[in-house]
Amino acid sequence: MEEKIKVQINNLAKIYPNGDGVKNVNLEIKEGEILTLLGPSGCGKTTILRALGGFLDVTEGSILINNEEVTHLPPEKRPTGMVFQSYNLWPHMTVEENLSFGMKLRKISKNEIKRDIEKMLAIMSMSGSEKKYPNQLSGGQQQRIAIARSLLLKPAVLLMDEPFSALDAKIRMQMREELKRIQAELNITVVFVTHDQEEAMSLSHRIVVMEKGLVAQVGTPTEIYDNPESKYVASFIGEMNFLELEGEQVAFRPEDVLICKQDEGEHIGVIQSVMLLGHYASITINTGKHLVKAFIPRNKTQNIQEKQTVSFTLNKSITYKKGA
Ligand SMILES: Nc1ncnc2c1ncn2[C@@H]1O[C@H](COP(=O)(O)OP(=O)(O)OP(=O)(O)O)[C@@H](O)[C@H]1O
Repeated sequence: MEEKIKVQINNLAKIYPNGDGVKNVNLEIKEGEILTLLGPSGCGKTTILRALGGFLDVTEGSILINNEEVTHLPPEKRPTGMVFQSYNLWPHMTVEENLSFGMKLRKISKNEIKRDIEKMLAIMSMSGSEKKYPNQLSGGQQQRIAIARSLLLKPAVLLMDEPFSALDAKIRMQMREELKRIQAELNITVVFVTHDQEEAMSLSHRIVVMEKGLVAQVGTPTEIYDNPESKYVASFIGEMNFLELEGEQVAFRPEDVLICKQDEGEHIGVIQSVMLLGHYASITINTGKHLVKAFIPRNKTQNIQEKQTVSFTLNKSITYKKGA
């Protein structure tokens, strides 16, 4: 089956009066995918999301949703829903009232509203919370209700701006799982913004890595982890070692360092520290010029000690020209 393109962003630019912003953004978002905009603070993630939602005037380019141009439509005329970091539920309204508000404005019948809310609360694992007020719910539960409120209006695309960053680590992980489940169940298209690479890796079908207002790379989590196209992407996603060798930069992951017998390896160094981290150990090797991090399976750590000279090879590495 051919994949349907849900959102098309063509040559988008948004330049603020001070010269900051984003430019040359070209993206196709497929129906039923979670696409994550990832990058450090200020790289332009929120700007793209807000452009999709209609919350700002773009400087250049166009946005199509379901093949229809929406570039100059206000938020309420777009088939998008937005979920923010702060849940933005109305504190004086019950869950049911919060959820039904937008549906009533759309003149949906009472029976349909009731039925849809019941169904949605079940999907969100929140059945029975209709009469509760937001302050009687945990942060994670409030965010579920905020997501439910957006989804009840059946947006073509759900836009999520760091929706889990106010939650504590454990709930955050749970919410990732939940979002993936709900997204698959309803086959919704999601554009998700985060600066947390682990979050992006764990929940996205594809990731857009941003760098200073530009798209640095687009790919599946595996593509981006295994084949980062630039040094920037390589150092931003996961842990990466860099060795400078003959004018080139050789990049490799800690799990791709293989400790060898005596001097059989390509590189030599002295073990500076050994840290046991459950099923593996994290080892720092000082080559004299660089500190190299290596992850070694626990069963291979018996003969490894601090201050010992070791040699190592690289299972896999990527070479970048200087300045790339
Ligand atoms: N209203 C504005 N006026 C002027 N400059 C702005 C405005 N909004 C954002 N910027 C600038 O545009 C750039 C991109 O900002 P944006 O908020 O999109 O980044 P971000 O990646 O979402 O960052 P964060 O993770 O901190 O939210 C930044 O340099 C920011 O300072």
